[in-house]
Amino acid sequence: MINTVYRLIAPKSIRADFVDLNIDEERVIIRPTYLSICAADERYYTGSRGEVVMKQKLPMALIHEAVGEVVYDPKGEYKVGTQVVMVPNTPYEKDPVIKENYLRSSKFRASGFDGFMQNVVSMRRDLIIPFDYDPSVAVLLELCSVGMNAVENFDAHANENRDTIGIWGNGNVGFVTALILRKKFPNAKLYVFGVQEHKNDYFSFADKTFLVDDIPDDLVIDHAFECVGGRGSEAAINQIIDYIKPQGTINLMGVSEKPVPINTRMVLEKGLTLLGNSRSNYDDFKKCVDLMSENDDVREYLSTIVSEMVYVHSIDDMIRAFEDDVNNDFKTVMKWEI
Ligand SMILES: NC(=O)C1=CN([C@@H]2O[C@H](COP(=O)(O)OP(=O)(O)OC[C@H]3O[C@@H](n4cnc5c(N)ncnc54)[C@H](OP(=O)(O)O)[C@@H]3O)[C@@H](O)[C@H]2O)C=CC1
Ligand SMILES: O=C(CO)[C@H](O)[C@H](O)COP(=O)(O)O
Ligand SMILES: [Zn+2]
Repeated sequence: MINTVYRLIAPKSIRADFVDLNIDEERVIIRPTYLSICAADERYYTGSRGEVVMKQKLPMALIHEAVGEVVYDPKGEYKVGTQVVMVPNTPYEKDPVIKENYLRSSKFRASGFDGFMQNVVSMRRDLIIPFDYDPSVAVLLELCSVGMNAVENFDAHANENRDTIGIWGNGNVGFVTALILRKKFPNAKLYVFGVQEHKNDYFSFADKTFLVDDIPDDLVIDHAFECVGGRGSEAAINQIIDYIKPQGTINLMGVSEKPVPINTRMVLEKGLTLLGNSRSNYDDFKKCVDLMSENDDVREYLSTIVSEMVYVHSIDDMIRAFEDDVNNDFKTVMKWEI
């Protein structure tokens, strides 16, 4: 069977490629229904990864956040039409200690190989999870899963002072991370720090929000999550170092193209722990599938961060989604009707 894969071939340029579809007993064929754009996709789309990386990775189909419907299961385990979320991290070995999303042998969709911008996707059976709620919200499961990966890492490493947790970055990653913290640590005070007031207003479940240039001098936090990335990382991490209590953890989530200069003198003096967090595995997805299933309010809150839904019938529609996304406060979702 021939499949159509929509690949980025150069910044802002997408081409339809016709390729053979991989079909065997261990794979299930999924038709994507909703796809959402991540900052990582936007960096490839705009070419901000730089020429060397672009040359290494392109042509490549973007998008690692997607849900879809089963169109063919050679084993008959899944009925046609079953709604599933697709896990983009693709492991090739098991390690007794290291999580799949950190194994150097794992491949990640829309970073190491084709993402979900395809007519149908041939998915390994062990990388799909069924769900039964609104797919236009379920499309945020990957975003939720990276928050889950980070919050569980925090839980495993942070000291027992957990009264006050600061979240720097009032965008998508900050939102889902704060929401998961709310559910897992209902008694902790959650403080969100951002640059624009109107984005802080979305965090109605947090205890307080602050603008980064108006933080009270006497404020202290036990632990912090950095959900900023890019050029804002430096200011955010150094501000966290100023406000965090000794021996707290700084949970890093933002991706930066350039090395970030940080105040290591105070990291040493305060005995801080910096924890790196990237991507997620099957278990993180499963926990989020269940979290959304069991908590109507989680789905309700997540629905508020879909800034725009673009109906996609052509490559021009895809381009419009990526162009609009740059100016959207939160997520841009594509309803995949091509
Ligand atoms: N670790 C992982 O697995 C993942 C990492 N990421 C990365 O996380 C980062 C954030 O992604 P996402 O949330 O989608 O991006 P957003 O742009 O939605 O969020 C970043 C937010 O940080 C705000 N901000 C900017 N400077 C500061 C500052 N100094 N202090 C506090 N807040 C600040 C921005 O405000 P404003 O909009 O007003 O500029 C924005 O609201 C990106 O680098 C992304 O690639 C994404 C997914 C997974
Ligand atoms: O968004 C992410 C996970 O959801 C990661 O930030 C993304 O995987 C980084 O990929 P790349 O190295 O290709 O920028
Ligand atoms: Zn992402």
